[in-house]
Amino acid sequence: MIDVQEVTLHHLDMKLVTPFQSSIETVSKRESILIEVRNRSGQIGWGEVVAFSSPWYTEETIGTCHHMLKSFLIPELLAKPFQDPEAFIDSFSYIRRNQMAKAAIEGAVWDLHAKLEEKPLAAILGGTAKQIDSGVVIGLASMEHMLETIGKHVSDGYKRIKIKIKPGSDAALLDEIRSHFPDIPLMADANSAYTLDDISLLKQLDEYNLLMIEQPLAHDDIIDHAVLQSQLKTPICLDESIITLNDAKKAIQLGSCGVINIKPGRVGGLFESIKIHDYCMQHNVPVWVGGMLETGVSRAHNIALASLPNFTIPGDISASARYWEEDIISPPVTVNNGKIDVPAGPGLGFEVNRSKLAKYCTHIERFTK
Ligand SMILES: O=C(O)CCC(=O)c1ccccc1C(=O)O
Ligand SMILES: [Mg+2]
Repeated sequence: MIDVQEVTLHHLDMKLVTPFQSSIETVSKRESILIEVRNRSGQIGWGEVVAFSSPWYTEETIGTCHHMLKSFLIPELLAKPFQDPEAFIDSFSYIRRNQMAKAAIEGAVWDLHAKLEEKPLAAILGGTAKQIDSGVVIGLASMEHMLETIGKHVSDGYKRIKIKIKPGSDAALLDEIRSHFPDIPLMADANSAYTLDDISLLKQLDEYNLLMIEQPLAHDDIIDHAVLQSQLKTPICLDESIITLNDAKKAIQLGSCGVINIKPGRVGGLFESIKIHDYCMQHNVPVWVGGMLETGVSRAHNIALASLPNFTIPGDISASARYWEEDIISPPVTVNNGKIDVPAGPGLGFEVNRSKLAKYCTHIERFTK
């Protein structure tokens, strides 16, 4: 029984170890909100708002999530006890979209639920893997910096390298990377930087033996992606375009992609993530877990999710040290020989370190029954 008595919002302001540049935005300062839910007997669950400060990736922001949590989602959670996380999800199913706000509070409820069941979150979600493969992302940078960073990550053991691309920083860059690293598992993410007018350029990218090309076209498109996929050998992976299970169904039926990147924040939570995972598995579409430059709390949720069987491609779940001088969880996430251990303890299997949390916390808000 989920009977939450108190919800605490911890507003954080952290700094990435290196600024992260995509085709649209450079992120260096990372605001987030950690959600702590507590039941009558003092058991705790943690969730994280992964929206950014501005609406460049999806339409949500830290501010819109805060509004949704305060005005709708937290009151819903405090209103009555729920049999399980699904019952809580049903209670706010009337709310349209706002996926990252929903995912954040749902994540906290899943952690609490797993702790009450005394099981690892991974097992509660249906995960079986004891370890997951780790991939890493390199933001847009000079050729020199990219080559050096790729070399470092390959020797660190990362199982897959993803680079960001945009018009003017694509084919020539990949050509140079392939001349130094002919065989590494490599892919490119455009964050919607192209249109069908660029089709001849995009077809050129077939030459570089990429695992996939992520979200080349508009963030809200699946039609043009189907046209592009029919002319490309390289599988397209959809990220921004997939917000719900229904989107995944339509994209697969249309042939818009061969792979889907699942981020719990983008699709409205772990429950919807599992539904997309299951549907993709039935349709032989491999999936992987994406990243949001998040703290250890959301990373821990992602690790649990990635232990499900159709996560056959290394995702964007890298070591804590890749993002933060110090993460706010103990122990931090570490990668050994390109693998991350799925924790065996109850719930997330990582503790939130209160003294580190206090260092990055700008303010706290508390809501009680
Ligand atoms: O390492 C990570 O956390 C993910 C890096 C990444 O590619 C990304 C980071 C922020 C927003 C969107 C994306 C993306 O997958 O498009
Ligand atoms: Mg992406």
